[in-house]
Amino acid sequence: MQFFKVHGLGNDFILVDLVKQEWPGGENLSESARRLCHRQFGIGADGLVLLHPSPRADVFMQVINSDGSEAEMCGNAIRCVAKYLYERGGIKKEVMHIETRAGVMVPRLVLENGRVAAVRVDMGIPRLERQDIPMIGPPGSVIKEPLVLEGQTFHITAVSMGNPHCVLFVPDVEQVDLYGLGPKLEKHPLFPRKTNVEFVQVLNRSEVRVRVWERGAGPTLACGTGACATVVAGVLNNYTDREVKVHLPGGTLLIEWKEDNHLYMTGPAEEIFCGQIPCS
Ligand SMILES: N[C@@H](CCC[C@H](N)C(=O)O)C(=O)O
Repeated sequence: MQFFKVHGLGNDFILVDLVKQEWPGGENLSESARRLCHRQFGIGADGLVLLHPSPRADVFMQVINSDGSEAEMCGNAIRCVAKYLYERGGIKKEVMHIETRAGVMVPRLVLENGRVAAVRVDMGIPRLERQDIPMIGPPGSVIKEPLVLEGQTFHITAVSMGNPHCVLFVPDVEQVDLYGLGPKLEKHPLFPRKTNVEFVQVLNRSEVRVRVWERGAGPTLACGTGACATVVAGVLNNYTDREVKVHLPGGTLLIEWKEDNHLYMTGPAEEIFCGQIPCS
């Protein structure tokens, strides 16, 4: 089975095109994702991305985290998929439609001399109702809400970009105990489907620095849906404007929350190598 190793700002994926080839039987997808994404015993990646035929879009993108859980959406992966479809998948369109578990997203390629220099994705609209995150509690949105963890009070803003995000503003992201707090917030009982966690330092109204603990993958170098959720939370808390450069450990994404309520994410996508997975 052929695969491509791809990344968006260091958030890396194993991409398998199941429009062109069949997934071998036997092991279930969750087990395969855990095995293939393992950093020592596998190819190594934050997630497995499978492309399937779609009746309503150019392709259906399925995202499985490195722990085997399935995610509704992935911002960095969708840019990589758009680049792959244009360069290798035979879809020579500047604007594509990619179906995800969170709905159909619309990437637009930024082409320079026929090559994909960047991808700008219409990431759809954020959802803020607590039940849509999903998060336990009374109806309404969750903006700067106190959350007590091991005797310490944090203030969280919850945003769904199809997948759940818990955003916390901090004075200095470098001082955050990411490995201690990240997994505890990810699995906090308030979030029945767990959550991605973003620690955000506001540099000014148009620039923020973010460290991410991803649901099902742990610390990653970047998170596209997380960058979108960060800007929504920044606007709702009146810390940022609607157009923000989000600096992540792996690089920078430009996020725009437009008046039509849609979020647009612009960033790079890279192919690292391709290879064969033996089908045994
Ligand atoms: N890195 C991604 C998000 C991947 C899914 C996430 N771990 C989840 O379970 O929701 C991104 O770039 O958006």
